Amino acid sequence: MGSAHGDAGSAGVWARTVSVPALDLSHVTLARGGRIVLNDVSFSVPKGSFVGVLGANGAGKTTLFRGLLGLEPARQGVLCVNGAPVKRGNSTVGYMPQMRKLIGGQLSGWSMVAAARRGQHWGLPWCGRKGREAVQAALEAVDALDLARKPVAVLSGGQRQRLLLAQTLLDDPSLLLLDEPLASLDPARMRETAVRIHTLSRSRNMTVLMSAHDINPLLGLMDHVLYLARGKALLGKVEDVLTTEALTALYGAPVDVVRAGGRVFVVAEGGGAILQPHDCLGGHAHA
Ligand SMILES: Nc1ncnc2c1ncn2[C@@H]1O[C@H](COP(=O)(O)OP(=O)(O)OP(=O)(O)O)[C@@H](O)[C@H]1O
Repeated sequence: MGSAHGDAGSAGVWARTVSVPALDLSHVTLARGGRIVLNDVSFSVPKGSFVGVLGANGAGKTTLFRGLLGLEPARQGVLCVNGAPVKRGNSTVGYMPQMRKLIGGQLSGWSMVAAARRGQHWGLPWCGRKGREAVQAALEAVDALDLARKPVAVLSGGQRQRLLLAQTLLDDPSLLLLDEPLASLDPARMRETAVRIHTLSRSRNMTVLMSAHDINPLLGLMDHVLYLARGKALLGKVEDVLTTEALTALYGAPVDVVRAGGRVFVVAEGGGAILQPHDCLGGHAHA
């Protein structure tokens, strides 16, 4: 377990991977509001991987995504996407932010997706044939063609999530950063959405980093888990990272990983109650 890259037990992955990694972070320190959030973090993610990003409130999941989007400059170290240093406005990176305000009362699903198309210089994005085809393909990819004509205002949370996901696919990204795409969905929809994203990742060889507060909807889908705590990051296979030993070392305090009924829970020692990963060690809310 563990390597110079903070990678837990993924030697097999390295042996298989001959291409440039989708993500490569080398001794990266990221801060927000003058406070260091990730400190000297290094890890690499092979192309096409489906990665669950876990950590307590304030652990730095959004900060990491912002760093990968070039929105948060590193205080030190280098972040590379597909072999090149990160830059703002990289159309090969799709992003679904965490705070998603619903736009447009009577805007149709089709228009909502179309409005997110990038790189438009002349006129409305959905006027050209290419634009229309891209919107159509994105809606099809998330099984949302039936939502195209409906006003977004009348859609359920899960249906809106599908449209938001379609938006991120418009530019055919090779890397997708999804900040809590399962938030506010019921358990069945959580799993359904996770499976949909996993299928997209596989069919397009698209690397996906998806943050979540409950690992259980992602079980059996993830190639790797990236666990953030105390400014550090641990990347590896689920069975290597989600262990009492690994997380106790990461947190620097006793943590139990409990498996029950096919589910995984992370429990703070002496806490009594079984807690979800995000509530581990007190469930402090910083954001
Ligand atoms: N706009 C901001 N200005 C200053 N500090 C911020 C800002 N946004 C976040 N922070 C701080 O940065 C730290 C990391 O926050 P971040 O949002 O990256 O965590 P997170 O893991 O995504 O949390 P959550 O699970 O609650 O979404 C926290 O301490 C938070 O208070």
